[in-house]
Amino acid sequence: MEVIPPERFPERNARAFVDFLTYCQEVARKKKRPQLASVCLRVKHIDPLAVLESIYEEQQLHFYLERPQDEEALAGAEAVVEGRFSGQNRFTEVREFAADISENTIAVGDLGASSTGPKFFCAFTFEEDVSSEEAGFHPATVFVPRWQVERRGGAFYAVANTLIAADSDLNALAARILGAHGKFSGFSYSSVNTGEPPKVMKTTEVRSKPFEASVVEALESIAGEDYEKIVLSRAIDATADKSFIPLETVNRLRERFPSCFCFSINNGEGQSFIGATPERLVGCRDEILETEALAGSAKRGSNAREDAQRAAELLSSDKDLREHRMVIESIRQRLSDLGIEPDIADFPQILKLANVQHLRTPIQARIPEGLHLLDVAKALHPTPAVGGRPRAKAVPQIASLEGFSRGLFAGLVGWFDMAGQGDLAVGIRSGLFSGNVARLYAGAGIVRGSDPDRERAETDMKLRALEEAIQ
Ligand SMILES: C=C(O[C@H]1C=CC=C(C(=O)O)[C@@H]1O)C(=O)O
Repeated sequence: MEVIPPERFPERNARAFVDFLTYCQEVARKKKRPQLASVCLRVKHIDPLAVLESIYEEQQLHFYLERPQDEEALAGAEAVVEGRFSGQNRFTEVREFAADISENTIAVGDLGASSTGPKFFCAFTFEEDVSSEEAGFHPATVFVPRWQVERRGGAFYAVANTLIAADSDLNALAARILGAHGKFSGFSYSSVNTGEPPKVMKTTEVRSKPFEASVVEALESIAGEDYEKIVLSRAIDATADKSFIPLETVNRLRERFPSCFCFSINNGEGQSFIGATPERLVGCRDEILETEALAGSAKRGSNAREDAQRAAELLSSDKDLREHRMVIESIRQRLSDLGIEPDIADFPQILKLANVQHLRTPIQARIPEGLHLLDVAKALHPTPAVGGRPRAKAVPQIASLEGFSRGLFAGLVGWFDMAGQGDLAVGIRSGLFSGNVARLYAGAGIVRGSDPDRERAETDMKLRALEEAIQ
């Protein structure tokens, strides 16, 4: 990406934008291909989720991700460039697609702070090959939005992206960029009342056999040493009396789960995948890579003593610690295969969410030169926190034990910028919304010593948070 220094375009008026676009057009002519022109301007306080809600159109791709406790949020919609990929090379193909766009991007504006400017939004389904009819999404989706708003701590930005070809009408495009920035710098949120919230009329479990029977079958395979761990999930279809409003559900989730990555991605055909996940597969900032092992769960207590007691039991539960260590070992091995020796905390911590507490071990490393966030994602996905161990033995058994396609559940949702910084969250505690049907998912890790009833109770507890947020 070429960044134009602000002193070359000190003004923010139509004339300056036309000059910038004229430069982009000259480059487009020279290189004989369109250039992505990106204008990033600092704006006043803005809430990316509320902006998205205000201008939401179900026939447009959109993306939103926020971890409220970090005071970082971003949203964008309408693809300027987009790619869809499938198969085992999907991560590499997304990386190559993005590298090609980055080489043909010219950005201007308030780009001083780390990670401001145009971004790629992306989502990867759990399975590398799944039909988009079944999953709602392709195995890999990546796009750069036409507009993007962003919060980074106390600063807020609006980014307008447009493609400039040799014959583009620059005056019209400059007016459009100016208009978009004018709109975001004094944004007026829609005040349309969405009326009574939808009411869930029925819920149906989506599976071919009872969850407990699948757990028993998995325990037999574990006893027979076919594999050590497998994560099995449930899906339930909640049908309402009218269409769900997924972005309102996301808002409820972000209020309740401020330490989670809250997200929404719309496929441009009226289906949205949303959720609030505590798990980050990989984040990259300033050459530091962050990942984590998250596995092992317990209920929250109803008072401080009971809560602490449950945390203490979780920290000394042989079954949960084994389940957790398998995730650490797998991540360590896969990072080491990439030439990365990570710093892994000696002991798991307790991560407390509103409805559940988990064992969590933070993992950090310096990212070697030339290695992209997507290379790390390709190596790590799926970790045994959502797949199994050994991966090659356990993961192929998941589909038949669960009886449905996971789609984006336990897949990845996130963003990366043109310098390779970004975040990919694991799409758990989530649901796929299509009109008045919401398919909600929750899973649990099965190892030797797992009890089918307790695993069901764990998935019930995880599902309840979503069921409460949808209506
Ligand atoms: C697969 C899920 O959770 C994973 C992440 C944290 C704890 C887990 C567990 O204790 O089983 C799971 O491995 C889910 O919530 O759907």
